[in-house]
Amino acid sequence: MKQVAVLAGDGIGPEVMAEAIKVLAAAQRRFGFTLHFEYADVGGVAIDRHGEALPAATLQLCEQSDAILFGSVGGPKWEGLSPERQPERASLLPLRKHFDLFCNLRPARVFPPLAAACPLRPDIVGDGFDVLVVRELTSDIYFGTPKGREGSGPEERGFDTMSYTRREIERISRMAFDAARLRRKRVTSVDKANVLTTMVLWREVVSEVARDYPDVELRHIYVDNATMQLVRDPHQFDVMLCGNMFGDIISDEAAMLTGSMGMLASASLNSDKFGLYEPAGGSAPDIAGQGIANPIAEILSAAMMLRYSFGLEEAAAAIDQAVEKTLENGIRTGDIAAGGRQPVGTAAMGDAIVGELTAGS
Ligand SMILES: NC(=O)C1=CN([C@@H]2O[C@H](COP(=O)(O)OP(=O)(O)OC[C@H]3O[C@@H](n4cnc5c(N)ncnc54)[C@H](O)[C@@H]3O)[C@@H](O)[C@H]2O)C=CC1
Ligand SMILES: CC(C)CC(=O)C(=O)O
Ligand SMILES: [Mg+2]
Repeated sequence: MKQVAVLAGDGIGPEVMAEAIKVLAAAQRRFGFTLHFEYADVGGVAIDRHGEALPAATLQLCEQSDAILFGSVGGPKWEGLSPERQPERASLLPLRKHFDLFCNLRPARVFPPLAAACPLRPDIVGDGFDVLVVRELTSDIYFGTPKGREGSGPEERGFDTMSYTRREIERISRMAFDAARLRRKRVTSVDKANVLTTMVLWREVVSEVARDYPDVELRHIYVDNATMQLVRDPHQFDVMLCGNMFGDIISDEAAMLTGSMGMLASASLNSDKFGLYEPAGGSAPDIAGQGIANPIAEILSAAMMLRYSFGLEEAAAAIDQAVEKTLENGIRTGDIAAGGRQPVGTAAMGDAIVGELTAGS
């Protein structure tokens, strides 16, 4: 039996996690597999209860599990702590590093029934688009050293280091090219090689890797242009290969193009296909505790877990379809609501998806 470490975290994390667990329970009944869920504290809630954002017991549970299903961490309550103790930096980033989860897949697909929720003009959206952001997740300026603050007064300085090794660029590039082979065979590598030396190396290594994939078209684009092109014509992109920081930014933009931050799922994988699965968005303090968050990103993340960690493609695809069918039926949380119909809450959206999943059996 496979074990899943369930780390719901802060803000809307526990609210959307409850719906993902409901959907996984329904998938188990329909497809006859069994997962064992073990819960642990992470993030701000772990600081409150145990004095640290990633307690040893939580890390140990993750090590003993076959996958991690993650909610979100952080929020105003912990913003006053010193940076190295804050939930995001003291739990999520160390988890990514500890398990070497270098490959972050963020699929941004406009579900046809949600085309109207996309903030772009209908003539730009057309019949929808489908972009896969492949983001490097364990290096770059988020992890590079030295990092810190020094001095005082007007000359006080804060500094971070952007750095990539050839090996790090090569392995994420291969993931992007492999993914493109299963899609429309186009990789756009996002960099800033006109200014940053790190990104000159990035461009060089990506081009070298591309020689092993003659069937995949490679294009290089500067990150500022990429953010603009994504809203001008998202159809031009298939796989967007990004470093950690540019991928963080581009994937929020891509998420919103699909209708809401609450729609974008993600998988963070290492080379053994061990994975952490989480929504691309954060703890949404502005709506937390109200029962109105969109649980779809967490539910689609759970589907990615079935697909990538457990090889349960049929169950994963059934969850994707149940989400699509629910949206076709006009059921919407407030973030994706279109005029007229009353939006539903988090739990009602989860129930509707469970209903579709069960009806499909
Ligand atoms: N992976 C993680 O745990 C992440 C944590 N964070 C943390 O979360 C906190 C809030 O960060 P923000 O910059 O405000 O980003 P955020 O992604 O939490 O929220 C941005 C906007 O998107 C909306 N939103 C996000 N998820 C939603 C959902 N499921 N349904 C409906 N609306 C949704 C929020 O209401 C808000 O208006 C911060 O402490 C931040 O550091 C931010 C990003 C990722
Ligand atoms: C702690 C942050 C790097 C989280 C985030 O914004 C993300 O993973 O998208
Ligand atoms: Mg982000």
